[in-house]
Amino acid sequence: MTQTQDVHAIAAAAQRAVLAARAYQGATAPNPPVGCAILDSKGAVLAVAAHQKAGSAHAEALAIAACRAAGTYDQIDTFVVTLEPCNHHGRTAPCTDAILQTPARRVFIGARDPNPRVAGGGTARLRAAGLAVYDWQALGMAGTCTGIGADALIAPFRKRVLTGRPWITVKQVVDAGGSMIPPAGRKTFARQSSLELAHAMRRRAEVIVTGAGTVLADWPLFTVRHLADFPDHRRALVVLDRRGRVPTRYLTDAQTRGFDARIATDLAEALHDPRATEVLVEAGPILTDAVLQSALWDQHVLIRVGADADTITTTYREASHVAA
Ligand SMILES: NC(=O)C1=CN([C@@H]2O[C@H](COP(=O)(O)OP(=O)(O)OC[C@H]3O[C@@H](n4cnc5c(N)ncnc54)[C@H](OP(=O)(O)O)[C@@H]3O)[C@@H](O)[C@H]2O)C=CC1
Ligand SMILES: Nc1c(N[C@@H]2O[C@H](COP(=O)(O)O)[C@@H](O)[C@H]2O)[nH]c(=O)[nH]c1=O
Repeated sequence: MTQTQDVHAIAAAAQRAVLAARAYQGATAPNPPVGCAILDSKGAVLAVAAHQKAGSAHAEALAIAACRAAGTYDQIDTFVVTLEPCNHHGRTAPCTDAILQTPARRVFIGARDPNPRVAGGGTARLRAAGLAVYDWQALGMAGTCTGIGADALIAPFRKRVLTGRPWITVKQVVDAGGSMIPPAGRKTFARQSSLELAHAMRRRAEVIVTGAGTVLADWPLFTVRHLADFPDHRRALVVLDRRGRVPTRYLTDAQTRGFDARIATDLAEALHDPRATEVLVEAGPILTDAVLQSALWDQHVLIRVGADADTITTTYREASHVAA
């Protein structure tokens, strides 16, 4: 294999690892989503796996198990992991130990683990044992081939670990004229692909924050309907309603849909749920503008519904939160 072929094989594996992890964004909280691909010495993919739920097997362990099951364990050469492998005994054994038991020669890592219990320790342990450990960013591969980089994948986890606060995403759908108000008699106007994106954002969030105006206009369900939902996922719904206009029945209805629903009057308190990793603001123009004008948000996803296609623009309030 030439060096170019090798880099392409790693890049393709990195993309598959990121995509595998993305499928479980939100489901793994309070753990980060993590994906892992294992290659043989010719660059062929032997296994791809993702961490699915806190307390269950990590991505590396699942991928190694898949190689064992397929009879390819002895061919393991390269690990491509979205996050630095853990080096501590948490609810599962250290992934560094599992990797070191395999015949692997090298490990490619998408993002350093911000968890103070790991933070460089996993890489150091692998290197001390003689493995070559590389950073995707250093190879210039992060943005080029993964669509969403490994750093963006763990941005919510990083923020919660480093600040104790959740990652706050504001979703805003506008029509061609910039209005957020749907046509009379309708709650949404985005096309199917954008609704799937919007519902993927709902699925990830442990807390949805909305305003009294939206509740009174739409009586929104806030359920995940355009794609499969995660089981056993914490779901809270917080309505900002200073004037007490929202009927109690809205909260009891939401509770029957599985939400821990409540009214809040303070915006910062509603957004900074210490138990959450990801919070989604899904509100009308008044509250959306108020949040975007504050310093409380991290990511703004603007879905502009055009005549032929929807345009999606993602902005980060602080670019340093997510490396390119
Ligand atoms: N296109 C889209 O993405 C979306 C569109 N919508 C649409 O938006 C419309 C409703 O819009 P709107 O009335 O603006 O609804 P909002 O959901 O923005 O609710 C606004 C209300 O939130 C309350 N509120 C509480 N705290 C605050 C605060 N700190 N800052 C600002 N507001 C606060 C205010 O009521 P009070 O003073 O009583 O506290 C305010 O009137 C509906 O037609 C709905 O379909 C809704 C969601 C998404
Ligand atoms: N208009 C608009 C959205 N608006 C949001 O969707 C809510 C309705 O949700 P539900 O009751 O679960 O169907 C509505 O009250 C508002 O919060 N969402 C979108 O994905 N696309 C759209 O075009």
